[in-house]
Amino acid sequence: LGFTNSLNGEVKPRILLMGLRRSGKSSIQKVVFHKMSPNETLFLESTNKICREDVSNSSFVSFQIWDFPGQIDFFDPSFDYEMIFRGTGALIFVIDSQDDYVEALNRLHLTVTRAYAVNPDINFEVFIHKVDGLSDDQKIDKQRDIHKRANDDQVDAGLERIHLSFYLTSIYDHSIFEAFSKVVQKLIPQLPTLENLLNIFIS
Ligand SMILES: Nc1nc2c(ncn2[C@@H]2O[C@H](COP(=O)(O)OP(=O)(O)OP(=O)(O)O)[C@@H](O)[C@H]2O)c(=O)[nH]1
Repeated sequence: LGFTNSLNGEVKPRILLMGLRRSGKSSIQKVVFHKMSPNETLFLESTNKICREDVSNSSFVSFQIWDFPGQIDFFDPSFDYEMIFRGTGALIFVIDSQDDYVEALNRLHLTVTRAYAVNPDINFEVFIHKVDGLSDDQKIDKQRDIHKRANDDQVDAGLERIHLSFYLTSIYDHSIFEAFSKVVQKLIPQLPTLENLLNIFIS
């Protein structure tokens, strides 16, 4: 159910970062978890293999991030995507909003369809990324357009029951932290309990 047991018996939700080449996956990981400054990401090399990383900020916020190389080939027999999706809690798909996103949307659709068939419990999170430089109106238009096209693709395939969540993100402001934090919060099993306790505490 998105949780993997590591050797010491700890349970860590797994988050996948996927999207086309140069969409910004490694930058997101570096800025959010390694305090890299946004300008430094200009010099990041392209990722050629899956990079796994454990994140543990506190005893109960801990998870694993897998950064994928731009294009993964679902038909490559050496790539066991079933095993990967089976142990995944959230799949973040990054779309470069400053680029033509037709191909990204095709890729999103293929990825979601494959992943859902293996594990319908995955949270599908779409980051409409690099929205710095867009006006508020342009952001809204972009989100509306991407949302509509993505949903049309799902409906055409008879898969409208798959829920996708959308976020407007940029590494140049707090939006990427906010979006990531929402993704992580959905995966923390203790959160409802913690909320209940806090509610009791303040009432
Ligand atoms: N303007 C802008 N540029 C960004 C943002 N995020 C990433 N970039 C730039 O996008 C380029 C590609 O970023 P990467 O993080 O290497 O992209 P990637 O998806 O990991 O690429 P691959 O490893 O090739 O799959 C870099 O030059 C980043 O500086 C953003 O929010 N805004």
